[in-house]
Amino acid sequence: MDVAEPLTEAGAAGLRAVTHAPRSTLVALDFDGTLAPIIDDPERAVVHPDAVAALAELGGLVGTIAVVTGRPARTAVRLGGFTDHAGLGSMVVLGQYGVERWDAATGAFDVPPEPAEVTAAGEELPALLESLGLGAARVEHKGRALGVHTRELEDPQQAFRTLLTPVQALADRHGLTLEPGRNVLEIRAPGTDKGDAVRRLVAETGATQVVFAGDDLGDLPAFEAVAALREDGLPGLLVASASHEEDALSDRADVVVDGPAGIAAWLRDLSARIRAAQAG
Ligand SMILES: O=P(O)(O)OC[C@H]1O[C@H](O[C@H]2O[C@H](CO)[C@@H](O)[C@H](O)[C@H]2O)[C@H](O)[C@@H](O)[C@@H]1O
Repeated sequence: MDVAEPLTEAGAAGLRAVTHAPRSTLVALDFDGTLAPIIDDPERAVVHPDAVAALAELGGLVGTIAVVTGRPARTAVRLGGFTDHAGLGSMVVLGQYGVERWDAATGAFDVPPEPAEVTAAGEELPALLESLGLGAARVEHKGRALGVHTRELEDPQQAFRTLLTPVQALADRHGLTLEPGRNVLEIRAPGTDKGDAVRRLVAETGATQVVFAGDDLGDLPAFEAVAALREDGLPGLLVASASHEEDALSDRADVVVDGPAGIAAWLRDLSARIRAAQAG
């Protein structure tokens, strides 16, 4: 597979900074659609096998590998298979848009309790779905959030459109945020997004350059955060995992690759470039 060169000068500068100083680089990635191929059943969406190996190789070269996801941290770690990889010994997983955390170094999870508003919205959700003739929609209970999935319904796009206004109203009634994604409407507790999560990681790790890879609308705040950091002088590189379902990130990305397989190839290429720079 050919590996894409950065399309922008800012991206090329970001890549040069990464290869020049890998040990002070933060590489942060989204989970679903970026590391894990999109499938019907969210419970079975495991990371692309090439991507785990590529992450582990890169983890031995850069300062920090982080996954920043809408998934609960425990789910991402389980589906990701991130334990037991030598190169991922200092990996961080930030779940639920940055509220939850897992550190590979300690194996510890930090998971705040489920907000009462999410519990209350979850109790109303089945009756709402039934009233719309969409009782068959899959509901993912994530603790701080509820995902209403339409992918497995007969007409996923139509069901998504039907749900949008009533689910937004449900979220509003409970002071929650609606986060639309790929055939999913997520009702979640407000207060943080992936942009906040990336900025926190940069500050915490002292990264002198940052890479972020994503595929969906929930990744836009992280793209915006990296763009803002670049304006402040911190080099960055934005990678879009493109799909026929969502292309909101492609126009803003420095590198566009074809789904999780493309991400895996790009991560391997990044490791090769770092090794080449180290060799002289
Ligand atoms: O932030 P992410 O890691 O991208 O998580 C976003 C949502 O991803 C999951 O849903 C998506 O992937 C499923 C499995 O491939 C797919 O069936 C679904 O249609 C996609 O929207 C996850 O289930 C959600 O909880 C995440 O918020």
